[in-house]
Amino acid sequence: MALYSRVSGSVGMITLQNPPVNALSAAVRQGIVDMMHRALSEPEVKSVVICGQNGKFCGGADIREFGAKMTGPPLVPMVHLIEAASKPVVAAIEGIALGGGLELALSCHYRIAHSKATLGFPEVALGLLPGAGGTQRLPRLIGVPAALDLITTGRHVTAAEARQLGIVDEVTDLNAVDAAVKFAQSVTGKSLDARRISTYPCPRPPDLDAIFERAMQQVRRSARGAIAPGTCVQAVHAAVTLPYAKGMERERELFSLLFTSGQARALQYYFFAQRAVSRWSTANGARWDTSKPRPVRKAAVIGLGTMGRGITVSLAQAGFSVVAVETQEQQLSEAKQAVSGMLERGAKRRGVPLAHDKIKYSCSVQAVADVDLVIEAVFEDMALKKTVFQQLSAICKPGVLLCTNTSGLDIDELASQTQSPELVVGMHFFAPAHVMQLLEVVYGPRSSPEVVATAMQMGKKMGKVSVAVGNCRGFVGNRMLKPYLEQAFFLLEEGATPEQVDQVLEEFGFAMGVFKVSDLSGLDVGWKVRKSDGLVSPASTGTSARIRGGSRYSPLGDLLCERGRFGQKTGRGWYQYDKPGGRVAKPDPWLHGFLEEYRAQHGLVARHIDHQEVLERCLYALINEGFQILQDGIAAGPEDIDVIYVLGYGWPRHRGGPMFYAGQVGLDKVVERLEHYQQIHPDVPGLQPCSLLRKLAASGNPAIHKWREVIQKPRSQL
Ligand SMILES: CCCCCCC/C=C/C(=O)SCCNC(=O)CCNC(=O)[C@H](O)C(C)(C)COP(=O)(O)OP(=O)(O)OC[C@H]1O[C@@H](n2cnc3c(N)ncnc32)[C@H](O)[C@@H]1OP(=O)(O)O
Repeated sequence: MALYSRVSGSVGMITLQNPPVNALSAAVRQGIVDMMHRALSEPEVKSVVICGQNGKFCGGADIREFGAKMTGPPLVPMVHLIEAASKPVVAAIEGIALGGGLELALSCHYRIAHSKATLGFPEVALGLLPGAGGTQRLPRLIGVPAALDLITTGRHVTAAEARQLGIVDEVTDLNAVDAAVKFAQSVTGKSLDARRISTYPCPRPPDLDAIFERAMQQVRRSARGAIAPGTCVQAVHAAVTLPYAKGMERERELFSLLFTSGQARALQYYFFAQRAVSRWSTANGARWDTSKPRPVRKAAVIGLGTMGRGITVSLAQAGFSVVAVETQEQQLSEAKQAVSGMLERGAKRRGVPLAHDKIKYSCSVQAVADVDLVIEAVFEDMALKKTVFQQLSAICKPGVLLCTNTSGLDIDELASQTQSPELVVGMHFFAPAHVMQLLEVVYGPRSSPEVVATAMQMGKKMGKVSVAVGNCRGFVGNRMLKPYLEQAFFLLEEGATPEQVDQVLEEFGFAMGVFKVSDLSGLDVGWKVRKSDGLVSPASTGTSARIRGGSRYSPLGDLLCERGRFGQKTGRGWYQYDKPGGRVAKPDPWLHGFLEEYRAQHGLVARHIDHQEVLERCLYALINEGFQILQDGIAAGPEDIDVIYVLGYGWPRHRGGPMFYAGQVGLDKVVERLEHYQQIHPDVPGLQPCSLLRKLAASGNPAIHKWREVIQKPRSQL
């Protein structure tokens, strides 16, 4: 709702009240309309100030209302009512003015912002455009190029930048509401003719066509199939080419197109999913709201390879004191240099103070004796990690949290090397660790709730989105990757090329196809794991070459590694590169010949494989594993899996995540297609729909937020 008060006798004050961000719910919109009428009708009131309760102007339309039937006054007539007012209306912007909140501010005649406020049109990230006149007013106010930038990227600007761009009239370090009241008094009685943005002509730069052409190219390059950015460009184009009223009609048409698209629903689902994962629970009943994190001031990182360096940077940038340990002198000095460079680049890019002094380097594990938490990031080898955990358990002070950055090894096995297994937890960072936003916090059967809470909180402090997952081979992300990769290999055996598979996945919206990712991360990584699992066999022909444990197995990756083709680092992998370390993947005729030879050797006849089969086999196998993970209680809900896939594995955000996507396709359809492929490939167990997926499909494809009711509730064992 909105509160009305009178300040200094002549200023009508409308205060938005809808915690936590004063979103424009039906009640708030109704309140604004009613209070505007009141302010305009009271003769003593000469001017109006609109502000938000609790230091937040407004976070925009209430996203929770998007899925429901529209009630209350619509936003567009509301902003027109404000702009048309005969008394000056001043927006007092504290905290945030985002989306519909900024549109509300743009309908006011003046805008006063606090210096710490941020402003922006983030609708594009929700699959929408600023549909309450934002696409028509902003270019009129700040010009086409700047408006295109803000609307198509959704980036937030500081009050200072907003002032520079001309979005706000004044910035204050003092109380913005008081400043707005004073300002409102000072403009009482002044003509408002020049203050109504909708009446401004839209500036028309001479190179208009080139500007829009460039903007379209830019969004096509980065959108990966998302339709909102391009639609935003079209809406701004309407502002320059049409009179205001017609531009508003065009804005409404384009908004409706986006609003009813599956992409907007997926992005809005994802918005809440990313917030929902912080309300974690574990399979044995520990929960975010009953588990208290322990204080951590000083942390240590053991092992300063690529991951350890990134983790060190993340910790230092988050303000933790860090002891960075690498036992090899040479490696230590290289790491020191690399970390310094990363910190300097980070400080330059983000304008934050340098964090060099937060880090102490050492080549002795003894240096971690007084820290509160250790993150082990040594080579991915169980024997080595066990030794490190034994050492840490002996050296560290009592009560220290011991965390491992393993990407898939058994947390419980590591915990059993220590005197306090309840203090052990996985913190699985993604490379590059100082950049990637995702952190899988992996609890073992013995990890204490406080330890999970501490790791989750540490992740948050490092600016990560932390997702709590259970302990199993590969956890959530890498476990689901296995059947996906497996299908991609099988498709090559059956006649596809890496380029074909990658193209289908990239058209779907993945940042990179599976084979390009494999070349980037190094084929040898998986090879080492398969070798230690006893899967890599010397037999190169005969049926046994393609069977392991009674199931189909493709040795293609192993064969490439045997030939030294490790991907980008060696200049050859599934693709060829101009040099070792090269980044531009080119189809490799050698690889095509190799695949032909391989098929001939194994009696496989290449067939035409269409787009649909590539997509369904790769994605549905991955999705099926996701349902198995839910069934096993490794992830608490589908949101956890979706956030992991979007943030860690390049799944297109506008498709919500694999579990959301499955729901959109229809769970019955996913089951039907998996069964179809299983009949053709009975030796691939991953194509057998798991029982939870079948159960949900049979119960009529319920909405994703209802899945948890079907998934068995964990019983508290605490
Ligand atoms: C013809 C029809 C015309 C209709 C035109 C409509 C045009 C307008 C469209 C819009 O305005 S769309 C919304 C635009 N606004 C946003 O996208 C802002 C989204 N929110 C954020 O970016 C952040 O939440 C924040 C505001 C920067 C605050 O961040 P912070 O990290 O401090 O807190 P969070 O954990 O993110 O959020 C706290 C809490 O608030 C909920 N929430 C935030 N924004 C909204 C919102 N706009 N509507 C509803 N709820 C919102 C958020 O979900 C959190 O709650 P929980 O999920 O944790 O319960």
